[in-house]
Amino acid sequence: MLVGGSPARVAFPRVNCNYFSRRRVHSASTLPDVVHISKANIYRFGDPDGSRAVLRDVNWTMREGENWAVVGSGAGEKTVLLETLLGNMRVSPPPSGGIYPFLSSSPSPRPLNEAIALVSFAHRPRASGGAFYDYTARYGAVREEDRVTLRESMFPEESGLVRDALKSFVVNDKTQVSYAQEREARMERKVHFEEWVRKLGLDSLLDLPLVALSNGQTRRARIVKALLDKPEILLLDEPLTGLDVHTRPTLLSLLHTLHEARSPRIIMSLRMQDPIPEWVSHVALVSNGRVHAGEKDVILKSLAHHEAKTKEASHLPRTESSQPHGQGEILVEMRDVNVKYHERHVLKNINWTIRARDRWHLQGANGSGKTTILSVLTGDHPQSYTQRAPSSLTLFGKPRRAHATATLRTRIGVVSPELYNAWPRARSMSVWEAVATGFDGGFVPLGENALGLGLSGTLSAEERAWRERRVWEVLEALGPQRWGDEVADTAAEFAQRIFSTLPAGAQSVVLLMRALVGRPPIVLLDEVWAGMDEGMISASRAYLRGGGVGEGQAVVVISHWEDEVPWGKSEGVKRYKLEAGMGQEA
Ligand SMILES: Nc1ncnc2c1ncn2[C@@H]1O[C@H](COP(=O)(O)OP(=O)(O)OP(=O)(O)O)[C@@H](O)[C@H]1O
Repeated sequence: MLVGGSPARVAFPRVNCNYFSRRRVHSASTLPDVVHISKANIYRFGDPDGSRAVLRDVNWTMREGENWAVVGSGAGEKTVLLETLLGNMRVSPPPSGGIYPFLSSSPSPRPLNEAIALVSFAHRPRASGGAFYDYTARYGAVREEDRVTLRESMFPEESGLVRDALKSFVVNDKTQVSYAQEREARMERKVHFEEWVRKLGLDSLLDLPLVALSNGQTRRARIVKALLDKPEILLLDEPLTGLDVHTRPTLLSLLHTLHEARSPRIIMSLRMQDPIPEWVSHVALVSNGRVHAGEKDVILKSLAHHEAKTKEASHLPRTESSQPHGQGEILVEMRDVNVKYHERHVLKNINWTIRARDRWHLQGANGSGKTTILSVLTGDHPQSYTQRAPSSLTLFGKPRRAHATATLRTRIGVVSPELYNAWPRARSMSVWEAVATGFDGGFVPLGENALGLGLSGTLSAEERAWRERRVWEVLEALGPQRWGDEVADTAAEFAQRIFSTLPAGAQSVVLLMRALVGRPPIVLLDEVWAGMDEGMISASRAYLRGGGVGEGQAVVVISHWEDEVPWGKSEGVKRYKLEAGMGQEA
């Protein structure tokens, strides 16, 4: 589970380099602790139930020179610990020297919000309130407000606006000195910037608009941006999520190098299923409201029992209904499909046929075109309409332009980071309503009991009864009582919860329910497990394998981890691999 296992899970080598070599490196024993929390409970600020601790009896000391990872199965609990380190939670009793003893002994202490930075790789909702953020805008012409390039976003002070503001400066000796210092600091930033973007494979993307970057590219860019601000501690929440196999060791090696030079110190959180890099010496394991902190080997030993349980859950017996056999009808046929943005040729002559009953694992490095190919398949991409002979795109037996997008949404169930982030988080939308939008593929509850209106605008009594039954089925099969919690909502209680108030993992499960509820002919599962904890993942895997997708449905799973695909090769999973815009069955 934690180290080794699949071929992708490797131990990462130790590397030594001297970033920011001007910093003095003291002997660890003479330095104050980096983090110190002693016998404290952690509470949310403003929680109406102020007596309820989110984490209890936390005892955690991180000494200078130690390399820590925060590990846990629930995205929520790990994030609580990182939020505590950011100063966003109440620590009771507060540590006498502050959470960061090393900061208070610094000759020029910086405010906490400058000294500590967090980059979260977990999902990031972009929709505000009830509005739906249109993620498909990225595929069309880039809007004026989205034109900021990756380079400009890194150095906003060099944009025209800031330069003009500088003209009004009254120049005196003091400002000349600070201007020289500023220039030196800026040059130093540039040197590091160039090195980091090269190492993380971002150098060829610097002049692209930010919105054009893929998920993995965006995540790497956010780390570079955070490093440029030179925090004392950089907290990384799930940095391996969504990163391709080749980038993971490079990123981890860079983080190790920076941490060794304390510039900045790195504390990262990892999911249970992520490999723990070899150079991590200590682990804070967050589980069931407790933090078990100590040397890596000791903590990992205590996890052995837990690991056995996880393996058991993820190696569920095959069921007849999960094994596709025979060739189904053709649902999607791509012949020499191309997607281009000016001179950037993102998909090149793609040939791919998806049939009913198929189970596909779509693979490819960050930026290889996976999201783009899916947006062509769902008809969201404007270039899905413009394939001209010899190129063609046929969906459900007809050319793309013969389908209304609304019809395609009823026939393709989607889970993706884009959808998660764009999902409208209206205060009033219940879990039931969110799930039921899946029948018509919309984003707003419609019709009696929110069961939708169907394509004709009304539902027959029979259709309504089937829809109602299906909502209950997915709520029962994927709901909290299947997640292994001792005290969990029943399906009926969960149905009434307000979607926007659920923790991230539970929201992901609800969006999975939404994708499956209408039993669409095609199901697309892009980073489906993101944010879910182990109980949720095993419930979802069990459901998918045990009839949650029927024989006639086709499924495409997009993941950088082979073992995240719910089916194995022996169960007929095929691989379609994208490489530099070209695709082939692997
Ligand atoms: N509007 C655009 N203009 C130029 N290039 C674009 C545009 N939109 C996307 N791209 C480029 O298309 C490529 C494919 O992006 P896509 O999001 O499909 O990758 P991906 O395989 O899904 O990556 P990830 O694993 O990181 O999610 C990327 O290199 C991206 O920079």
